[in-house]
Amino acid sequence: MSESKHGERRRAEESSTAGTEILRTEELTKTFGGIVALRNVDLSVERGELHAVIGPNGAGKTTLFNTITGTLPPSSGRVWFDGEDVTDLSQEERPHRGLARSFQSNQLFNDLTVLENVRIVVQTMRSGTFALNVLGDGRSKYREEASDYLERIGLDGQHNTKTKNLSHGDQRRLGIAVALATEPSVLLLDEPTSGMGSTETRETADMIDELRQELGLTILLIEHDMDIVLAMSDRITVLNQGEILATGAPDVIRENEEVQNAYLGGMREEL
Ligand SMILES: Nc1ncnc2c1ncn2[C@@H]1O[C@H](COP(=O)(O)OP(=O)(O)OP(=O)(O)O)[C@@H](O)[C@H]1O
Repeated sequence: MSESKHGERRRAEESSTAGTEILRTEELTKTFGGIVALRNVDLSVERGELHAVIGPNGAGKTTLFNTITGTLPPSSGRVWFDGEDVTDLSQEERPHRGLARSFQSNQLFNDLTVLENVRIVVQTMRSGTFALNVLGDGRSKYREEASDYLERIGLDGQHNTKTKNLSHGDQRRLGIAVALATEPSVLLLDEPTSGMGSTETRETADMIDELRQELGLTILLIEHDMDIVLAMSDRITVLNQGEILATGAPDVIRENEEVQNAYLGGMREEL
């Protein structure tokens, strides 16, 4: 399986600095009118770790992702990525720095094939800007690279399928492949297994684990399935009402009384 030079270099740098902080939020706050969705959130993500963000509905998980990726500006506070303050960078610029999130289905070209969706992003990233002629200019080197990403996420049999005809689960996987095509150092995954049955959930979790190991990725994950979170994570941050309640290894989080109290009912039992 081929890899771009850019990707090889980035990953070589990462393996030599594993364990150091790559992403940090500093007193990150986001309000919507009177609602405080995030309050002074200090999150620290280490290079190479799989760091899960959990919390009850409305805890602020998606808002945290949106402010880290630049989808929403924070009301106050900073976002640091790889030693640089990226708070004021646009969401289009952040993937060029190595910070990406999986694409949602409404961000994919639904009338184009699976391969073309990935190829367009490969080509756009390698050439610097998105140009309309990218749509019709599928040079083979870009198609080959796109094909590698599809193989990694198990969609290699679907190159010529129109995206709108993919199953829900395969669209989510394609969203991950498109994000991988930006060659991220840090990949944010917002509920990658939502809407999947138990077998597909397990397969997706295994695939994420493999990607992480093979590509040396750092992953920040929002996931409601507690079995997956406890099995996969190096560390877990628990958000509750916009604030960090605890951060720690799965065993520590499982035993934390405050965390258990925040998860009323079924979630409490799952923990
Ligand atoms: N665009 C918005 N406008 C107004 N309020 C918002 C907006 N986005 C989020 N909120 C509010 O901010 C709070 C945090 O929401 P957020 O979606 O970040 O939580 P979450 O932990 O991702 O929840 P869930 O698990 O249900 O997806 C909630 O009270 C939500 O209603």
